[in-house]
Amino acid sequence: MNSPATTEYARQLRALATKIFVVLSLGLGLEEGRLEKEVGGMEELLLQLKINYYPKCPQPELALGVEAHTDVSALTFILHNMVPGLQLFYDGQWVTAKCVPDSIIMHIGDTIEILSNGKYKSILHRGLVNKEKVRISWAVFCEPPKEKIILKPLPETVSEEEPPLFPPRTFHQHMEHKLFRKNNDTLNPK
Ligand SMILES: O=C(O)CCC(=O)C(=O)O
Ligand SMILES: [Fe+2]
Repeated sequence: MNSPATTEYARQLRALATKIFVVLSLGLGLEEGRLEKEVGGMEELLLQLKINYYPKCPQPELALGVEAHTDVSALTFILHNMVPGLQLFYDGQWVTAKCVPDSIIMHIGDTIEILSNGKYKSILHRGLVNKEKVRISWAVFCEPPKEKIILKPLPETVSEEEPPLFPPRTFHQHMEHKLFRKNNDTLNPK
């Protein structure tokens, strides 16, 4: 879909993602353009929209909405219809995200977790159905090019005390690895 509204939304999200990459780079003690460069540059960043529709359900505890997962993306932006349902696994328990008017939710995805050697966490989350109301969420996944870059911890995030936590992989390999729940050996064939 390429209506003027979606094109404008994509433009605004790209601008926001650019700023977030700056902040996250500085947070790692890197130059401000570094993470943007390491995810392959803004021109190559693919924005994928997924619409989640959660029908209302009298017994939410018996239903599966979106099962617990982490996003493979670099960043994910989420808008929703102000019905609670997004939960994050934080401090050993599921916490329901507050619905804050005029705000956008942003997740850090696996891509940034790998590049930062786990200093930024790709949070485990899930989507629950609601007892009384239909819930809709619009998730935009900002993804690096599938084959063009190798995802691995940046040298500056690695030290003797903090060895690399993730073997190198392309984004495509990372998606396959998650999809088929392969072990790390398949990412690093000897
Ligand atoms: O519905 C939500 O708020 C989250 C959905 C989600 O995590 C996803 O689509 O990856
Ligand atoms: Fe997600």
